[in-house]
Amino acid sequence: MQIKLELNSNKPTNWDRVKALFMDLFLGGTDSSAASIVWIMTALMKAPHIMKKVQTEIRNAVGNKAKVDEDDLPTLPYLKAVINETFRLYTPVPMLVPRETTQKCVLDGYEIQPKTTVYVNVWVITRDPECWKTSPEEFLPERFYGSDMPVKGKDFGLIPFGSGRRICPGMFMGLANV
Ligand code: HEM
Repeated sequence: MQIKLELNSNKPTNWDRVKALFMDLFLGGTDSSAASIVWIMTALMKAPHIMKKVQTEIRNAVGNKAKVDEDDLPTLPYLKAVINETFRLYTPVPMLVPRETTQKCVLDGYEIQPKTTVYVNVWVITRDPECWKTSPEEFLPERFYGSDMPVKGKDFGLIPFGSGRRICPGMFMGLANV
């Protein structure tokens, strides 16, 4: 680990940096996945008819097997729609990681000076009626059923893992966990 860090950086590595990295991974990797799962269960408990649909889909796909394997996931499009809809309505990291501008820029008519801290309010974006035309405040997994809208930072309407150079490095692990 230390060798890898030193090779990739011109700064000398020390234990503080290694500890900070592990803390980053630990905090980033536990709370966000846990929060996503809690919100999925909360949304399903509030909508028993949707819970029933997911249970039926899983039961039909996996039969009497005791647990769902990763290989079963492609056969569970409704479950995927439920996960995406939860990422939309109850986005786990609502303000992303703050950014600092490196140069002056104009955004939607607003002039932003260099070295300004900028927050991306994902919570508002994912409830914006201009982007989400059908009842944006409602939990409706059907809006994602059969849709190939990506959650991986390519469509700015839905960015539960952020986007760009600072996108969540644990995205695939997070998706697999959830
Ligand atoms: C469902 C699960 C997860 C969600 C929703 C999530 C979401 C996010 C978001 C929104 C960011 C900020 C990205 C940005 O500002 O553009 C982030 C950053 C980060 N995530 Fe995740 N994450 C998840 C799982 C994980 C896992 C499993 C790990 C590691 C094992 C992880 C490690 C990190 C780290 C280290 C950062 C900081 C990256 C940086 O500052 O450049 N995340 N995550």
